[in-house]
Amino acid sequence: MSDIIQFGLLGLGLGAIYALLGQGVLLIYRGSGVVNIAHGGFAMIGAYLYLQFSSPSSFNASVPVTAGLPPVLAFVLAVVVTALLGLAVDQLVLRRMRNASPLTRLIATLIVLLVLQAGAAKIWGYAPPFVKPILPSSLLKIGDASISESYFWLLGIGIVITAALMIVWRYTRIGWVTAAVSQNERGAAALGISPGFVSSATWVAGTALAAVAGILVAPITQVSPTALSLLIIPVLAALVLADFKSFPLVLAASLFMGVAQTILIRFNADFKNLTGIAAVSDAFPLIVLIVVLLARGSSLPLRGQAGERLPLIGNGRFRWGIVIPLFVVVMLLIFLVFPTTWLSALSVTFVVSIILLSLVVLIGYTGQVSIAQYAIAAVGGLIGARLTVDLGFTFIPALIVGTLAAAVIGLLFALPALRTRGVNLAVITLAATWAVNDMILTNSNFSGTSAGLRVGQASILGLDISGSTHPERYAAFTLIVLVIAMFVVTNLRRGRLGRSMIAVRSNERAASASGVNVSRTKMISFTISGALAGLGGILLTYQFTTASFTQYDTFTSMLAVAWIVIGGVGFVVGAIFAAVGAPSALSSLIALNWQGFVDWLPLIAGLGSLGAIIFNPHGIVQDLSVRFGKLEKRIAPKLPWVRPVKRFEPSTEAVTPTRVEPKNLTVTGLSVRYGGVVAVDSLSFEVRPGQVVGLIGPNGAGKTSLMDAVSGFTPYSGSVSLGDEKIDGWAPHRRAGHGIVRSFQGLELFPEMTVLENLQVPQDRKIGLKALLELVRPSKTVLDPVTMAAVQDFGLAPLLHKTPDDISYGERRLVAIARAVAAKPSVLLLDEPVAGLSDSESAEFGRLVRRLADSWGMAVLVIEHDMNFVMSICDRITVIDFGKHVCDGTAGEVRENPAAIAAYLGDDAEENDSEPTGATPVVAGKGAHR
Ligand SMILES: Nc1ncnc2c1ncn2[C@@H]1O[C@H](COP(=O)(O)OP(=O)(O)OP(=O)(O)O)[C@@H](O)[C@H]1O
Repeated sequence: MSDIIQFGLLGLGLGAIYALLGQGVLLIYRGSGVVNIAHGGFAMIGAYLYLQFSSPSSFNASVPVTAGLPPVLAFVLAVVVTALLGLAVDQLVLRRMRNASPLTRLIATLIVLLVLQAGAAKIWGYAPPFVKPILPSSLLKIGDASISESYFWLLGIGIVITAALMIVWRYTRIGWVTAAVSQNERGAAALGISPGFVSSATWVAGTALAAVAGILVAPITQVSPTALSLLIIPVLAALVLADFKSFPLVLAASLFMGVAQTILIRFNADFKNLTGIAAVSDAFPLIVLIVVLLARGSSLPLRGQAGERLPLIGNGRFRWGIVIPLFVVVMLLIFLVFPTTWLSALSVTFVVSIILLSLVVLIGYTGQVSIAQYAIAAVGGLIGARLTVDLGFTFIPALIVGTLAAAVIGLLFALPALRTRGVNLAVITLAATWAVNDMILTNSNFSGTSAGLRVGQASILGLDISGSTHPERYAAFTLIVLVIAMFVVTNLRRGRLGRSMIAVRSNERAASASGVNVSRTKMISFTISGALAGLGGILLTYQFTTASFTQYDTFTSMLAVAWIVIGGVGFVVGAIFAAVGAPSALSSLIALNWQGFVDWLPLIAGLGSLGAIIFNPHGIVQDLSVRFGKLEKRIAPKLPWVRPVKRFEPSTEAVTPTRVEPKNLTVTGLSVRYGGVVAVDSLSFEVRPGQVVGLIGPNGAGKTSLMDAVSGFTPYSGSVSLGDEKIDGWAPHRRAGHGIVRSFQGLELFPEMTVLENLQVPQDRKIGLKALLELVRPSKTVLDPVTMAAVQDFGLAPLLHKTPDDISYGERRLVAIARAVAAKPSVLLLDEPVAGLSDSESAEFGRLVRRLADSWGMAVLVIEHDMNFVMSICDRITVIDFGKHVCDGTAGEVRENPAAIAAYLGDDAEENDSEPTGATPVVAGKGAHR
């Protein structure tokens, strides 16, 4: 028992360290919106600087700065220099990336961490120096337990700093100003507050706090370039537990994390004896993150959360005309020219490219940021190796089983992604990588002694292809596998699976409304990506006769994400560019030829990566592909073996709109509540096939909430039926599949896809065997008759190969409706379809909506503030206010209704009477089943 008390007390000290770091991360997050993964790196720099300034000059004679200063002066100087470094990172890196996606900014901090580590290693080396305790550290006896006084000092300092931050936050101008910026940057800017200044101030204060933490904990944790960096994982778990909300909550959550983790450390050895799994305490942050984020998360983002832009993606064309000649040339070089060292580096480059292709699928295509792909690759490799060592599997069976096992592990990683996304998902996968590394990969029970596992020589049908004996054969084999993997990933991009993935990445709500099963799509993406990572992991494992699993540490996993983002995470070729920088890959050849350069390499690579991500957040390949595209246009026609790309051209023969399956929409006693707000209060109505019903009411009346409920985006009470079927509890994509489809106020087109691809998404929603076959044999583009009729009816043929950014606002509105129509809805829900259009455009739009009801037989429910539009096209109109039914009737009846006039129409009704606009009034009830 006394040892548990002792571990618990030690945990308070560890928790205080987490709190000191966590408060800095929270400050920076509030002031700049950036989750600073590099925070532990700043703590490390602070500790080194303190040692540099305070220790005798023997500490590091190569650094020409004052040494041997009094401790207090050294402390202040170290904190100030670290804070200036923080300011520089804000000014030179993050300020320039204001418009980049949060993911790209997160990765920028990752690269900053790598630069700080590389810089520290260059200046101070890797050997941890002796650090004299700063805080009093005599042993105190508490009951049977004895514990160093320094832990209580740390706790006290943690509490004092938290209290100070709270006071500044609540009672000073700088606190209010930061709070204002953190809640609404634009609003704060409009009030004359400079978000740039606030961001810099919080970076200075946050990194100063990191330095304080680093200096205080250095005697406990040791100092080395990598020592403090990974503390960010439990710190982020504490911040997530505290919901990034307040300084006292962060303190409480940090203390909880520290105590729980330290008590778990007490049981590490027992657990290892029992299960073989080591360092179970390192899984604690992961468990906290999973439990908290899954409990809090939602399967679809809320209104207003969607729509963040990620790095650009390529068009997925596999250029045979380039790949085949290049393949032949590289094969000739492999067998005839390259020396062994080159061949080995080449094999690693090809294999790492395959692992990085898994990130192209996951981050590039699907927008799911996973830092765990290297860990999955390693586990795949380890499974293959154990199959060989324990069960005598030869290379190819081990390759197949290991790849499948990694696919399953990939699928497991999809589970958190079903309920959380973005930076949160990145943090979960980071914690998972750390846990997998400490518990399994570096655990000799599984991965063998330091000598590694002996897997023997890789061979295919008796032909020895081992990298140890025949490096040229192994390089050729890995090249063939890489080309196949690239072919599959490009096909994926162009096929229906890829379109669903890109739809999910670009806007989960809109994807779901188009009938895409978001959860299933994510699971498929994680599975394919796991398989690719596992395939790469096994190829690395079997390159030589002995495999070691130490090279997959958490930093390499982070680095892999950084490389691919710099290479171009949306591009298949980006994976190859990125792989060149991996350890033992082609860049390592530099080490052989320029020894003097090697020490500088990590730092130069880190700074180069920072430059690359600042100046092109879409990756090096994006820029190259634009240039290459222009060159290709000029040269390709002159090359006899390059066939011109055939673009899809829609049929010019008139397609008559097929009438959709007629189904009534019946809403009964529907209510929507957000906490205490009743947005929709027991509404009932019906929309029949061929009928256009308008839903009007003042701002905040509950119209969009009603549409969210009917389309499955918001929980509600009451009931919704489609035809004879009750659809309550159905997810949006299932409702869409059964014929109830909506458009959005903000259009929510998929910007990375062409208009054609946008229209294909709803018709792709059935993903079966055909979708998998497309991975090896892409199918031709076809538009089903309904989509084709929409293209003709809406005049979209000239726009099909343009992206939404390249067409006018009015055209985008047409595409949004056409995309909804392409899902063949029996019931179409339109949310403010003519907002922002001119009178003549909305009149034209009105005629089109009317055609959808009259000629296509759809039941249309339309929300709109433009009364000319509503009055001219609707068969019936329902007026609501404060979520309650006010009245309903035909346009004429509603116009005259005093309750409608009082609630919403006001003078507009009279204006509408006296001043008809360009809209062509359609006889209400035409074609309606009333
Ligand atoms: N996610 C939410 N959480 C809390 N309250 C919400 C949420 N979404 C909407 N509300 C509130 O519910 C009420 C109805 O909002 P809703 O957006 O449905 O109205 P609306 O009629 O569509 O308005 P508008 O015409 O401006 O689009 C408003 O008071 C709004 O503030």
